[in-house]
Amino acid sequence: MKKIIKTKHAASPIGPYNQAVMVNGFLYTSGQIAINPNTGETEFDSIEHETNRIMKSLEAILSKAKLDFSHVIKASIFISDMDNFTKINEIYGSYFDDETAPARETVQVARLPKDANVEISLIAFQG
Ligand SMILES: CC(=[NH2+])C(=O)[O-]
Repeated sequence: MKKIIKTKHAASPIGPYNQAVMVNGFLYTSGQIAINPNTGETEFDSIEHETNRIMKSLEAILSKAKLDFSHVIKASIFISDMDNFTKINEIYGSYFDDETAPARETVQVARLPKDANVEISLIAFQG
């Protein structure tokens, strides 16, 4: 059965989608960009801050589903400039234990919603 996950501690969707959907113990998050959930404003001050803002939103979504980063099995990272790869890795990596970090792909794309520099989505498993 499909359950919609919503939290006010992560950015509201900016289109026709939900923050996350849970199905059969799997949580699928939408791609998160750096929007402050309290103000609705984008936070693109630095790539480090942007990545951290995203991870905080993802943490809030996981938490709403009674999960945490240890449950994440797959991540997708979309970036506007591969030159930011190292800086994004540093922030992203601080949320995971190296030994149990999820599978992942990182791709550079031509453009992201709101002209963000990074967007991250996750798949987590409850089991
Ligand atoms: C930001 C996002 N997830 C979207 O689909 O526009």
